Amino acid sequence: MNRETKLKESGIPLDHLQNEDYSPYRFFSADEWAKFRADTPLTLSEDEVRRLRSLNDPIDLDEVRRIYLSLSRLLSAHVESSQILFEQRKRFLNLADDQKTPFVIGIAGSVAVGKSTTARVLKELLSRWPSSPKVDLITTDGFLHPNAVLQRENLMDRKGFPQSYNMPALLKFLSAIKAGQALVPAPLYSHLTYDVLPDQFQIVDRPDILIFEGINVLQPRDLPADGKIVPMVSDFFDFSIYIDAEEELIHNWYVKRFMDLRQTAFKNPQSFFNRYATISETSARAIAEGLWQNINLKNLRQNILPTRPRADLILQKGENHLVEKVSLRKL
Ligand SMILES: Nc1ncnc2c1ncn2[C@@H]1O[C@H](COP(=O)(O)OP(=O)(O)OP(=O)(O)O)[C@@H](O)[C@H]1O
Ligand SMILES: CC(C)(CO)[C@@H](O)C(=O)NCCC(=O)O
Repeated sequence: MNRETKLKESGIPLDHLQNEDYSPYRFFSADEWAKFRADTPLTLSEDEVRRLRSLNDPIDLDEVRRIYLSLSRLLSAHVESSQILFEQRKRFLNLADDQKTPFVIGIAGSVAVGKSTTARVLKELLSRWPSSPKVDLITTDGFLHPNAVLQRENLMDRKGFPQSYNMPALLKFLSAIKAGQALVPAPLYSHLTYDVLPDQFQIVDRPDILIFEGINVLQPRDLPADGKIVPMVSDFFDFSIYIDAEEELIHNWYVKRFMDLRQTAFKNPQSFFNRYATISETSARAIAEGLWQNINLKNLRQNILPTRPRADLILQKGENHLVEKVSLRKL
């Protein structure tokens, strides 16, 4: 009898994410998770609240206190242990001066699930810990092929799929970061022009932490046919987070964001979506539905959700983006 049949017959659920006894994860309700910050004097100062508000993110401050403070405390414990390990290795190897490399956190999840928002909040919270004053944030959007290339390759309706990224450039960037290099350029993407910004870069200069956010960060890659030795993105991560929610919720958030952008960014004549600012609401909604169904939902099912079990931590969101469950990998 094979293992799967045995498991079925024993009544053990095959979905390992659901049963703690057979899962590599521990599960916490939002309230249980919130308690993990209770024994530290971890509150938000007026100044921090102001800084978080100035990010213009809709995130609720109670939610920051409830979920993201505990998370930043856990991450900071990981950062501190890796710094101690680094010092011990330096002594072990008898090195006088070794280059400390950034602690890299990967954030994965669907389009519109809230990766950028979470990443910005974590950047603010993590930079207040003494061990990590300098936190940089990079999104994988900058590593998309330019529209000219996507058009030539007939990939415009596959933006965000694995083949739409310049993987060699992305891996070269992460290798340079993890090699401890100074002044590493990361290409930039504009959601306004819907394209990579030619010759514009964000320079990453040896931060304590690099947050690397994008739909594709936990994806494995095909083994090269020519036997070349190649890493995959997550090889460079010290910790990874997957932001999760029911398809239908993410769908609603995507369409809502699109409809909200019609009142703001799309009105800019430079916006790639400018034409959708003036069409009727019904037609605009149909466009958003089409983009979701034909591109982003397909990508979620085929290429993003299957990477969820690779994350160290999964944040499960419900209505209004409120986190309902936290799954943390057992060490
Ligand atoms: N914690 C939150 N509370 C309330 N609204 C949120 C929260 N997080 C994200 N949102 C809203 O949900 C939408 C998607 O969020 P965001 O742009 O951060 O997603 P994303 O995963 O980075 O998307 P993309 O991959 O398209 O860049 C936005 O309209 C954002 O304002
Ligand atoms: C740039 C990505 C792939 C990821 O952020 C996404 O925002 C996107 O543009 N998806 C393609 C379909 C769409 O326009 O929603």
